[in-house]
Order: sequence, then structure tokens, then C-alpha cells
Amino acid sequence: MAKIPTEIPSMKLNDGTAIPMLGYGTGTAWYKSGNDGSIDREAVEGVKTAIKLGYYHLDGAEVYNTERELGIGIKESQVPRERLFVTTKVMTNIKDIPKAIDMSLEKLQMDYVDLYLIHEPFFASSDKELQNAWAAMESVKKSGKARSIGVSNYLEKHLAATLATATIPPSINQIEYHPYLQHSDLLEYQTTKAIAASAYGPLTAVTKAKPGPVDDVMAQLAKKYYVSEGEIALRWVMDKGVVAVTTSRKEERLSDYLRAMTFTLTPREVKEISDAGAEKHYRGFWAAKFDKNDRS
Ligand SMILES: NC(=O)C1=CN([C@@H]2O[C@H](COP(=O)(O)OP(=O)(O)OC[C@H]3O[C@@H](n4cnc5c(N)ncnc54)[C@H](O)[C@@H]3O)[C@@H](O)[C@H]2O)C=CC1
Ligand SMILES: O=CCc1c[nH]c2ccccc12
Repeated sequence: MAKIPTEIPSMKLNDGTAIPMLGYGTGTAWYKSGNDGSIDREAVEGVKTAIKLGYYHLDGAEVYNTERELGIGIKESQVPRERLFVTTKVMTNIKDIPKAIDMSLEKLQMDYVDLYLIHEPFFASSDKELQNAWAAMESVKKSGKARSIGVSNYLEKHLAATLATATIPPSINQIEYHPYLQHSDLLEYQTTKAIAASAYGPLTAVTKAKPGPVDDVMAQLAKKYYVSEGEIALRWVMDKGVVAVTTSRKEERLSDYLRAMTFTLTPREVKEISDAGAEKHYRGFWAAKFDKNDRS
């Protein structure tokens, strides 16, 4: 008998739209270094598997070279477009955002995305360039090609420069976020500006960054809740009020991650993980672009 997919709750963004708290990424699992137009059927099947399991929030990007696979997977899943939450990001064509969104929509075979993000702020050498790019994002939202618009990998200074001239504030900032990269000041700033956060690399503390100071508390909590340390890691992110974007090529893992929706950590457990995590710093992505001492 087919399993009924686990329902993933959503969170409201500052523009009134709702984003599912757990997402499936097509960047790290399926990233292709080249874009010769060929279709990676394994990636298509990966997307279909995720949707079948109940992942309705799907994260893509121009630079992953997987937008076509994401679009085909969505079509073949036969789940109505409006039931899904689809994100893509602009980076390669940042100088021409109207063209970039049209190219992404063509590859995705859809007429709008739920969320369109500027992938990183490092393209800009001045506040003006950040502001011009944001003005173009606002036009994309006004055109209806993106329901919500946001940014990724922005620090407080990038957000502040953007907000200085924005007529529509970013709805979300997608950042690397896990117990070893907690961005406490950045998240506090975002709260004051009603900008939500989503986490990529949410499993980092229990995968790439092991061993470390959270290991014991993760193991104890995994035992208590009859789940894996990965599910505790995902739960911690969501209990901090942050949307988690994870992934896997393996159906079993994707299915297991959904156990993170079946319990919540107590505030004390959340704090235990946060306190232990604060003892170590680890950044897995974009390390060369960020200042080595910047933990915000
Ligand atoms: N905006 C940005 O700059 C970035 C966005 N992303 C997005 O976020 C998504 C998820 O990012 P990830 O870092 O992959 O997330 P993640 O931290 O959830 O890691 C997922 C990876 O961990 C592996 N894993 C899970 N359990 C494991 C275990 N017990 N032992 C060893 N490995 C295990 C999975 O197989 C998968 O490869 C990407 O696919 C992409 O869509 C990712 C990086 C940067
Ligand atoms: O989005 C971040 C991670 C990632 C995976 N593939 C690529 C290619 C180019 C830039 C970033 C990434």
C-alpha cells in the first residue's frame, strides 16, 4: 500500500506567502558542472521521489544546471504545480535579471516560481550594484514571475544596503546554518526587519563537521526520540524558526528525514545544542568568499 506522505508545515513570509519548513535541494545532490542540454534522468527520478515522499518545497538554481530536471520531475510527478513551492536562484545572469528569470522559467517549464533568490552578494562591488539588482528583483515580483523574492548568503551589510532603497523587502535570506554556524547577530537583525531565514547545509554538524562538541547531545537526543542525529539536526534548525533545505540521492534517507516532522525539541534541548555548537566554527560553502573571521 502506498504510504501517505508526511505533511510538512509552512511558515508565513513577510509578503503573506507560505513556505514549507522543509525543502529538497537539487544543488548538492544533482549539481552538473556543464550544461550541454542533456537530461540527467537520475536527477529527474530523484525529484519525483522527493515529491512522492511529501517534499513540496523544491530548491533549485541557475548554476546547478538542474532546472530542466527539476521541471521534468515536477511534470512527471503529476502533482499540480500550485501545490508545490519552487525556488530558483540567479547568479550567472545577475547583470540581466529579467532575462535570467525567463531562462529559468523556460527550463523549469513553468510560468512562475514561488521564490526567486539572488544566489550570493559577491557579484557586487558597491552598494549601488546590490541595489540595482534588487530593483530588478522587485520588477520580477511585480511581473508575477516570482511570488516572493529574496536573497542568499547575504550578511547584515548586504541586507542593509539592499533595504536602503528597497520598495519591497527581501522575504528570506538562504544561508548556511547549523550548530557550528549560528549567525546569531545576523538572525537577530533579520528578525527586526521581518526577513525570514532558510538553512542550507542543515546536516553539517552531524556529517561533514564531525567530530565536534555537539556529538554527545545529538546522540542522546537521537536515542530519546528514536530518530537519527540527522533528524535531530533538522529539528534543531526548524525549532530555531529557520526553514531547512536538505537533500539526498537516497530515497531511504529522504524518507527518514521526514521523521523530523514527528516531534519537537524542548527549548532546553534546543539551547543545549546551540550552546555546544557555539564552541566550534565550521563553514562548508563559499569559504573563500567570506572573511575567515566572519561568523555572522
Ligand atoms: N544558497 C546556497 O549558496 C546553497 C544552497 N544549497 C541548497 O541546499 C541544499 C542542501 O544542501 P546540503 O549541504 O546538501 O544539505 P545537508 O546538510 O542537509 O546535507 C545533505 C547531504 O548529507 C548527506 N547525508 C545525510 N545523512 C548522512 C549521514 N548520516 N552520513 C553522511 N552523509 C549524510 C546526504 O546524502 C546529502 O548528500 C542543496 O541541494 C541546495 O539546493 C546548498 C549549498 C549552498
Ligand atoms: O548553492 C550552493 C552550492 C552549489 C552547488 N553547486 C554549485 C555551483 C556553483 C555555485 C554554487 C554551487
